[in-house]
Amino acid sequence: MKMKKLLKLMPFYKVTQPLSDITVQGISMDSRSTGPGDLFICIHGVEADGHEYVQEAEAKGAAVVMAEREVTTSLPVVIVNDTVRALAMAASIFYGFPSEHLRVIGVTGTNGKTTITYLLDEIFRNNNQRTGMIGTIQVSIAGKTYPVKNTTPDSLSLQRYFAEMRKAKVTTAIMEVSSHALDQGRVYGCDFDIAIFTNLTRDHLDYHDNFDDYLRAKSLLFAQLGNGYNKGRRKFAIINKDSEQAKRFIRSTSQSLLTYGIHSNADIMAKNITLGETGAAYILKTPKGEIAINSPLMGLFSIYNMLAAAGAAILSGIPLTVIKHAFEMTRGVRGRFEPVREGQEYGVVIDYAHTPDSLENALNTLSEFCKGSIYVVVGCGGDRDRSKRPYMADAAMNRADYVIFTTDNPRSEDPKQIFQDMTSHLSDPFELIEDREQAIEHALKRAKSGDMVLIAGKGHETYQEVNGVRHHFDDSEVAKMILKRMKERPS
Ligand SMILES: CC(=O)N[C@H]1[C@@H](OP(=O)(O)OP(=O)(O)OC[C@H]2O[C@@H](n3ccc(=O)[nH]c3=O)[C@H](O)[C@@H]2O)O[C@H](CO)[C@@H](O)[C@@H]1O[C@H](C)C(=O)N[C@@H](C)C(=O)N[C@H](CCC(=O)O)C(=O)O
Ligand SMILES: Nc1ncnc2c1ncn2[C@@H]1O[C@H](COP(=O)(O)OP(=O)(O)OP(=O)(O)O)[C@@H](O)[C@H]1O
Ligand SMILES: N[C@H](CCC[C@H](N)C(=O)O)C(=O)O
Ligand SMILES: [Mg+2]
Repeated sequence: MKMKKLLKLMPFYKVTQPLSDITVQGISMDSRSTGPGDLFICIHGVEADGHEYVQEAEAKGAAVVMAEREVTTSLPVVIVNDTVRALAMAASIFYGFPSEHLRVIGVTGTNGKTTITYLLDEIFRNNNQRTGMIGTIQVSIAGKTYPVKNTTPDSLSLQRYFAEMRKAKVTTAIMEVSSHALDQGRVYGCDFDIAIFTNLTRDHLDYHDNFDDYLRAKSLLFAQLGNGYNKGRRKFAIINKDSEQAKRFIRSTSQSLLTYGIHSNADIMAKNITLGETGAAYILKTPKGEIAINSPLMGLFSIYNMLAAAGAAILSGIPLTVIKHAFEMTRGVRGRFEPVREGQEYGVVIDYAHTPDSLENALNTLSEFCKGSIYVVVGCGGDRDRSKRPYMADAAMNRADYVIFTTDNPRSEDPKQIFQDMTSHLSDPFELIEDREQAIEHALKRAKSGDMVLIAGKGHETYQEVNGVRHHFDDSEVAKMILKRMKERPS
């Protein structure tokens, strides 16, 4: 693409030398992967500053540089006010505004994003539509999957994924939008059609200055709704009206609104709810009529996720019968309230609860039908929100009968410090077993018929990250192995 064409839509910029007729082969934001003929865009990040890597990019063959200030290079430099916005805009132009040609559904909130995207994927596929999904577990484009580093990718990768979706004849892109992504402009230039808000509770206060800053970042998805180039289509915000923060989110958008809830009077509601050990039954009440749902997904929080997904599906013209089929046939998401059954006499559940609210919800759900005692095995990640640690411990102590604290990706931190942060205020008894496998084994060996064991925090993860090294570790695999061993060699 001609550099001049790329710059056509950039409102303000200046160049250090004439661009003549430069053709850009690609866009790069990382000197390590810059290729010949690339436009290298310097991003001042959280850890590093791309302006310091211009020479490396030049050595790799970059043709032109975009920066926020003058940099030492023999290449022409395009100077803009904000390279983060410019990167998103350039990527969008380079790939032909792919998000305009897709129905894009974005899901934000502290908990439930991954689950809702998977539910939506099942609904759309049941309706014979091709989907693309971007989120915590992976990127999947018409069935082809890619591993991910982030829940929401940087704007350059995002636009590339959208372009690939178009090529694969995908009609709907369903993606998780994290608060980090919103704060770092990773979704600038992305033309969302539907934005969903799940809930907002304590998390990521290592990154955001305070809860209000976290809320402000999340609400950007709604404030930016309709800001894309395609102003023709009607945009919708889908908001959980039962959330304490619902009003703030509703106020942040000028687009059309659809609400959902259980306690508040909302557009989409669940009535006559029955929660049990095998799932949730309820009447789904919508502007398109009512339908009875009998889903294998457990817990009240799962109903909220289904209501949000139903809202987006209805706005996309999908019939209630298709939505019902998806909710009833779903096998759930890996590591989200996933039962482990190896013939043992008690229940074992793997769940990705890694915030105080989700841990509380998961334990509450178990306590609704557990006839015996509840065991929980849980830890807190290192190099992540330190302030949530005592609250995680409280959620475990308040709702479980036996608590075993253990490691969950200590990363560069000393696990002892993490335990100290979690437990220094506690007076009631708990156990502390640093080795996660031993902690799980301890719980599984003690549980009796009628008890429930919740192994929380890692869900689908297949690693334990210690000092920058990821060791293979899979809660589900470990629990199965221990249960099998116990069956073969009962003690
Ligand atoms: C703290 C944080 O959010 N960091 C994210 C951020 O990195 P950063 O700003 O520090 O950027 P950087 O990679 O150090 O460098 C800045 C620039 O210099 C360039 N560079 C750097 C080094 C070099 O040799 N050459 C070079 O050109 C980089 O390519 C980049 O353009 O931008 C990167 C690109 O988008 C992200 O991959 C990275 O996520 C890191 C890996 C991360 O762990 N982030 C977590 C906290 C996160 O974002 N989590 C949320 C989900 C949270 C949730 O569960 O809700 C997510 O969306 O994943
Ligand atoms: N609607 C909800 N409300 C509260 N807790 C929920 C809800 N949905 C799921 N959870 C809990 O949160 C955990 C994570 O769910 P999920 O992966 O869907 O959320 P997420 O928002 O994608 O999380 P992350 O930000 O880590 O990617 C689940 O394992 C469950 O314990
Ligand atoms: N997306 C979350 C995942 C946390 C999962 C938990 N296992 C941990 O490592 O802390 C985060 O990056 O904060
Ligand atoms: Mg997720």
